Amino acid sequence: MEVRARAPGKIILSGEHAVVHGSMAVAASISLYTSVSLAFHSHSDNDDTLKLQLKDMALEFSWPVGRIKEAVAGFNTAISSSSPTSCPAECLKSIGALVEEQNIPEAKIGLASGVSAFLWLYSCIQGFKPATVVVTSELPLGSGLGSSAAFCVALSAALLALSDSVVVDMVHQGWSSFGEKELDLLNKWAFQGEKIIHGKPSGIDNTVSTYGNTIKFKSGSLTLMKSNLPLRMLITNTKEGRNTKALVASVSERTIRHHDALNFIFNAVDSISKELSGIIESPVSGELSISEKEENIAELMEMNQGLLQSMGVSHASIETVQRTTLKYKLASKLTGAGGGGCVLTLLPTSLSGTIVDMVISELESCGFQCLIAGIGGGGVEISFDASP
Ligand SMILES: Nc1ncnc2c1ncn2[C@@H]1O[C@H](COP(=O)(O)OP(=O)(O)OP(=O)(O)O)[C@@H](O)[C@H]1O
Ligand SMILES: C[C@@](O)(CCO)CC(=O)[O-]
Ligand SMILES: [Mg+2]
Repeated sequence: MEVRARAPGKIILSGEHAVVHGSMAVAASISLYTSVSLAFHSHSDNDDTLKLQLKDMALEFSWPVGRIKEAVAGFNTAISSSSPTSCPAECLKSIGALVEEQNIPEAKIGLASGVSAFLWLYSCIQGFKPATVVVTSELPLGSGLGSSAAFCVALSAALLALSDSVVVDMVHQGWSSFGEKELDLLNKWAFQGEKIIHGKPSGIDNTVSTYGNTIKFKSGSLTLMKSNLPLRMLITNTKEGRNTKALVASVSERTIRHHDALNFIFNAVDSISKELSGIIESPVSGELSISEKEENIAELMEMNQGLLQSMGVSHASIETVQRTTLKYKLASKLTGAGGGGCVLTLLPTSLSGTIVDMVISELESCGFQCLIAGIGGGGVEISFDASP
């Protein structure tokens, strides 16, 4: 029996970073997925290792399960798969040593935190059973589209689907979703994985990857939104590498240095997110036409980008995208942690295909990569394959 889970990436329409400090943020899932498959080894395989294959990177890691037990058992034997628990600092150290042994190539060393999250989630939810876990992703890693959260959500889903804590319909053919209780449990486990990768996540990325749709998120709690305005966004990947953990920490350090100023900024972002969500949810037959709503959203995105710049998380490449799109009177803002990564540009409904093509070709001539993805689709799903 093999289980496969897939979880979507996300865009943040407003409120990244400020959400870590208690402001509201608005996010939506995108139709790009990370998939995780899990198959236990049978006795006849005579293989007592846990294998992790990262297919897109052509990397495979492998540990005898006894070694994982030695490193982790002292910390997690009292943990049940139904009680999501943080990885203690001491345990993270011993997991770190197991990851280091795998000699991840220096250019891909950012993967180490993802592999550590894998070992924690696997050993807490499945214990020390020999298995092969295969990961593939359509999301660029470390680019603001929530690759870390999609990885943790898909992994938690696959692990829980074959655990005692979750009852799922294994006979169903094709993709199926989880019940409310199961979604809540896997979202909490994914958050524990995100903590290993991000340091201090707000929880918005794993939540939108779990539940899909367009969501409002504030102080750890989620509201699913009824979107009455289908938004079209161009996503531009500047390909400038960055790391969410370091950027979140840098905003926290700036907040310590300039407490009052940053708190005003966070409050302004909170107001932007409230206004933005109000526009998205407002009835189609309301006072404003679609183009007026889009103009308001463009202005809110522009203001949010200015505030993100004040938090110190913009980047020259992001500002190049902003300047380029402004030539076509289009508003852009960074999405996710910033410092490079991806930028969103609102494409109003009335914008012609010819202009969209011109913007894309100008952005691509700067060396950036553009994509248009579906926004606000479903969240995590699983499927079973009973064949040997
Ligand atoms: N498919 C994957 N396989 C293994 N590790 C992954 C995978 N996807 C993400 N990760 C882990 O997550 C890290 C990237 O996470 P990071 O939070 O920095 O960026 P992001 O999630 O893509 O962007 P953001 O958090 O801004 O939305 C990678 O370096 C790796 O450790
Ligand atoms: C930068 C941040 O706000 C969003 C990253 O996608 C971090 C978080 O909320 O965990
Ligand atoms: Mg992330």
